[in-house]
Amino acid sequence: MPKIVTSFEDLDFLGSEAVKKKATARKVKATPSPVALQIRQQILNTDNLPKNAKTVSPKMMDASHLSSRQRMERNIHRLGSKSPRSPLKLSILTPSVINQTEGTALTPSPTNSSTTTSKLTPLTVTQDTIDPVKKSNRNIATMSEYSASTNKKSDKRLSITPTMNTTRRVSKISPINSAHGRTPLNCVLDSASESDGIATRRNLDKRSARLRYSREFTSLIVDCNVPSTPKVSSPSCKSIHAFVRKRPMFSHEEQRGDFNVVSMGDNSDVIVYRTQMAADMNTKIVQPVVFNNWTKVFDSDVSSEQVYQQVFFPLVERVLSQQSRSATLLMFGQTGSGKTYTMSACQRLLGEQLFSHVNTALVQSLELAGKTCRDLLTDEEKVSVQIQEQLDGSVHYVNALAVDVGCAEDLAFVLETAISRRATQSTLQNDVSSRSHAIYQIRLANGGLLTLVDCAGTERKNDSIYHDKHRQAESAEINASIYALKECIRASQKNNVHIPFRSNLLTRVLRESLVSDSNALAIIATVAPNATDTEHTLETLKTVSTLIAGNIIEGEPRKSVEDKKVVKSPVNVSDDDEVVAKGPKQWNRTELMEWMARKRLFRGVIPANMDGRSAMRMSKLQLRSAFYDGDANLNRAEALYKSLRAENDRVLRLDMKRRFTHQTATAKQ
Ligand SMILES: Nc1ncnc2c1ncn2[C@@H]1O[C@H](COP(=O)(O)OP(=O)(O)OP(=O)(O)O)[C@@H](O)[C@H]1O
Repeated sequence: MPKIVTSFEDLDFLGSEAVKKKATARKVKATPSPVALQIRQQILNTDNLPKNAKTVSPKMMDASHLSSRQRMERNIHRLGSKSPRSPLKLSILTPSVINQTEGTALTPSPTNSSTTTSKLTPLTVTQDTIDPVKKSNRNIATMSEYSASTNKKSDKRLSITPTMNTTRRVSKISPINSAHGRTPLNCVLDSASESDGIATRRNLDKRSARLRYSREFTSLIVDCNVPSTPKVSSPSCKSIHAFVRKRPMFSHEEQRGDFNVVSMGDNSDVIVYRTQMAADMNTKIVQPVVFNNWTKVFDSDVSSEQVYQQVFFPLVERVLSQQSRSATLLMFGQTGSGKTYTMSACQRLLGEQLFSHVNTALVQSLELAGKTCRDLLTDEEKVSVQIQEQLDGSVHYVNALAVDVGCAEDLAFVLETAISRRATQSTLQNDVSSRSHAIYQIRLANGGLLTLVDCAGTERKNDSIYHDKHRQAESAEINASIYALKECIRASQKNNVHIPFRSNLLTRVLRESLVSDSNALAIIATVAPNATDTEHTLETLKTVSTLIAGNIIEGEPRKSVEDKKVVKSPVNVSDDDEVVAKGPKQWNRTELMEWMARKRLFRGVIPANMDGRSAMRMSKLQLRSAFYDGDANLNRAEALYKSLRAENDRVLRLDMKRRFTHQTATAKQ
């Protein structure tokens, strides 16, 4: 809360409170600071000041609502840009304005949650058709019961949207977690030095370097030799069908300079171009990494319908014709790579396929977050679902609702409701990232089981360093469950006697789908195309590759050569020295006058004995009396004082750079 000034006496807090305190401690008379005096002067000169006007320092207003990290970033900006602090301006704010300003800063942006309404047909399901499913003693709701309760609750949800939004679909746009709000430290410092006309070599992190040298990297990618890989058929992955889907590049990614590093090769290979800087922070390196043995790969222009047709359609057909007892579709990939996007489309298309063959199905949906399992088909948040493994290998969910659906629209409605209840969070990669695993199970009257798993987005350690403790623990849980899933799939593929299903909630729930001999499992690895996500993409593909015993072949790295030429070319140090290595301290009187006129700092004749060195030695007050006739305003003298030092620093940095280049060139020769 910014402090509000109501009288001139209160003005002391703006500048002289600290001085006063210090002075009292030392028992000397306190004098108001120049800033406070300046503001008092401005107020006295203000004609239109309303009687009870509240005044507040904009500096304090600006900083009051910022978090410590935001303040730090702001200071880094100031430091990096080397710009003088903007002079303190007086603003007159009424309390309502102050409240409004605070409100804007603190109010979270509204979420874009959409609410689905659907016209539902009451279902006519005969007892016989669902009997085999009902045998397992579940809480079964007919579709009309469910839709009635959900509609009532959705209406309620609509009317209390703000509460639901803040508790369930959290999409805070915090500058720390938002990819667009956060500015990498190295970038700031680097661009600052460039604005001074100096291209200094600094340690850039991988992502910043990729954005900065995107053009160089892209041309290297074009010239890269990709190793050819023969298609291998792996006998070990008997029933896993692995696919890769690449999402398109977003316009905001292109705008920030990101570029495509994922391409789909012949033989259903995926090529990821790993781009990095060499240790000298100058040479650019591109290395192609090829992943093979995929069932099929989908480029960014392939539609979700085509993906469904080639991935899940044949598996569902097998279950419908009872060739397989169960079919599982697992979406796996980094956060923001398109898992939920693909899953939603698959769910929609599944209904159409399913209900052209059957009349009824039982739907259950669970959310696994950490160590808790929640039913996504009910609104009751606190009821946790117990998982019970039956002797016959099936899994029973205590406290979970099963909804009996009879047409594609109903299935879509139930699944959409479940998706909308899933907990989401704003992460660095995705503004509405799913922080839980969502499981959708559809049991058919013929005993078949269809399972769709939308895994929580994986995050690498670097992405989560800005999360709070809770979010870091959440990310660790997600990674642990994915590891457990991987281990179980691997063990079941090898026909191991012991499969560690009990190690994690996710594997306990999926036990029935994974253990079944006639289960067909399809995994879609979703990847983002952009260079800044290269490590995520490699990690996703490696993880799935180990399950299908795919090969990972690293190609020859290709290095940039143009920068080496620059280093090898002879540098004429002495010539350049003459031109630029002359700072203010070496200027004679004429040079000082010319520079000041060019910078519009002073036009006129300066004292006869004045040169650059003597000007550099002068304080602001001395400069004021020497150049500006003791002008009451110190601003011009201050500007001259700072400009002289900035010029001196600039020349010093240029000089250092020249020496470094010269030394490197001499060493190479
Ligand atoms: N193939 C695609 N075509 C067009 N847009 C896509 C595609 N894949 C993903 N998107 C868009 O990318 C954004 C992120 O996708 P989505 O929410 O599905 O990611 P996710 O992998 O589920 O993330 P998380 O794991 O964090 O939930 C969405 O806005 C989605 O519309």
